Amino acid sequence: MAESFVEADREEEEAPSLHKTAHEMSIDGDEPPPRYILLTSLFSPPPEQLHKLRSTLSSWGCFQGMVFQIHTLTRYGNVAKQFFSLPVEEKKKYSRAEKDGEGHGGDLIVSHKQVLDWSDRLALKVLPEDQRRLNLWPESPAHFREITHEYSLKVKCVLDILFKAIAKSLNLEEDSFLNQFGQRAQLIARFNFYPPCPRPEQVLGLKPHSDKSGVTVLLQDKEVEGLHVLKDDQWFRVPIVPHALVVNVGDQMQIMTNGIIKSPVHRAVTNPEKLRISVAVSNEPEPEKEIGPEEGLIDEKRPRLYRNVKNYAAVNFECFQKGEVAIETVKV
Ligand SMILES: O=C(O)CCC(=O)C(=O)O
Ligand SMILES: [Fe+2]
Repeated sequence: MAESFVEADREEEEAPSLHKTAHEMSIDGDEPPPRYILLTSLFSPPPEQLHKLRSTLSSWGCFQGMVFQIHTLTRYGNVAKQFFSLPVEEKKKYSRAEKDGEGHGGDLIVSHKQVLDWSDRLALKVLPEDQRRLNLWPESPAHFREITHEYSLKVKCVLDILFKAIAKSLNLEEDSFLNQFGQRAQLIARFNFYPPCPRPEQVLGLKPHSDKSGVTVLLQDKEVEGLHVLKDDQWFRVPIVPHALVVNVGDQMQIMTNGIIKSPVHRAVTNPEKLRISVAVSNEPEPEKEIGPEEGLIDEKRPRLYRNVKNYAAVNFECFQKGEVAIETVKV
């Protein structure tokens, strides 16, 4: 069941294998669902694994996988939680300037009609290293910088493995996507903080969106659920799988794969009692590099769906201001 890694909102629609333990699945001879896949097995994946990766990403556009040692992931989550629990005055040292994408704060406000997200976030460019704006990198908690540095390098390795595996699953040269992103591709970390909300049904922690990135690797809160993915007009809860990362395809991979793999719309909801934290790390191509559908994925049966585009992050921001859906505007 390649697609059973997220739980349907409604009880009766839950995929049956989610009710089983690993032992029960083993007795029944079931294939491990994608939420059990070790990302490291994508190093030299067998054909079945590639097939599964492709079918999961073209139907859901996301999956959960385990990759890091447990204590490593716990450290990353904890440091984010510690930052958000600092006194307001301390966090203000890292405030985002009005029109800046980096720093700590709420939504970037582009119109007075805009509905705002019930969340604060800290956004930092973490790679290339020489583009870091260290004045926005918290000095407290003590190991924030060191841990964020370490985590960015690890996520970069995961992404490299993943992009090669996706390319192979589509019968492309393994470096096809990595070449499009370029040697100096960027990595952006977003530390999301969703405080408890007394009226969770009236707000969203994060409004429905698709990521503008190539791919986003998300470390979910280890105790509080909140991420939902839209598929076939229905919202699915993404369950917490301890010590796993959520891999979420962004718009730029949908463009590069000529629409074969999907950038899913997702949202985050809030909780009346509990705060929630997540850490999203996304990659972006070098801003001056044009990206577009791989030639090997264009043919008579699947004509080119998207034009080539440079600095999609800027296109996305412009669309956000106008209330347009960015990926629609780059269709041919
Ligand atoms: O907090 C989450 O689970 C989702 C975060 C997210 O979608 C994002 O940062 O783009
Ligand atoms: Fe997102």
